[in-house]
Amino acid sequence: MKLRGLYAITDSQLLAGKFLAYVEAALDGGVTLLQYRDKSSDEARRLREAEKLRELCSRYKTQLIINDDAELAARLGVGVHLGQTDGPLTPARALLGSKAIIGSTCHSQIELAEQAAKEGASYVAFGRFFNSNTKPGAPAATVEMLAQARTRLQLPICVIGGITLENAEPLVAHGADLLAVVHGLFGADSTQEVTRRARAFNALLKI
Ligand SMILES: Cc1ncc(COP(=O)(O)OP(=O)(O)O)c(N)n1
Ligand SMILES: Cc1nc(C(=O)O)sc1CCOP(=O)(O)O
Ligand SMILES: [Mg+2]
Repeated sequence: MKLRGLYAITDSQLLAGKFLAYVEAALDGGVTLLQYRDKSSDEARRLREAEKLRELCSRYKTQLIINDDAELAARLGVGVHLGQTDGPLTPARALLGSKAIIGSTCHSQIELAEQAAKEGASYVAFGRFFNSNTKPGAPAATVEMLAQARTRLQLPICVIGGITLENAEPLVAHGADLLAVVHGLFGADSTQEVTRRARAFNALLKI
């Protein structure tokens, strides 16, 4: 089955004090992939939180992805997202097995995506498309590059960086399959609003 839909990404600061409630609200609205992204070095907390997310994801039939850490993903039996400095894809694929979802950050470089495809990535991620509160310094990408990537790549294409309900539509029109969102989903005042946003992102993708 082709990966398509909302790709919700957690942020430990933004979700402090409401982590599981907001994640569950998003899952309730419909999430294709949920990424656990915690940039701290507190391994015990990361394991604990990732285990809770795995339980929640299994209830909602959503696939869990761990950011950066292939060993933690292997321990939990879930997928991983690797950036260009997070370790090579080929050993991660060997570690996680042929069925695991493995994503690769390709910034705005189609050549990196073609290489990732050869090395066994399940999807490739391009960004950032807009100003991002979560990662302001990420290199920029354009919709023209996205359209070109769509003609050259068979793999599902994920887009990321400052995506909101107001600006996502051109990305879908230019070939995005997965909308990866932190603030535009979780930067909401209530769980009800998170659920509403999740449904609305999926509607943009006709899911
Ligand atoms: C879906 C998705 N796309 C891109 C990234 C960014 O990965 P990376 O460049 O490794 O940066 P960090 O997220 O690790 O700071 C991502 N996490 N997810
Ligand atoms: C984690 C991450 N990676 C990016 C990239 O461009 O590679 S942008 C980004 C942050 C995404 O959060 P928000 O939806 O709040 O902008
Ligand atoms: Mg990374």
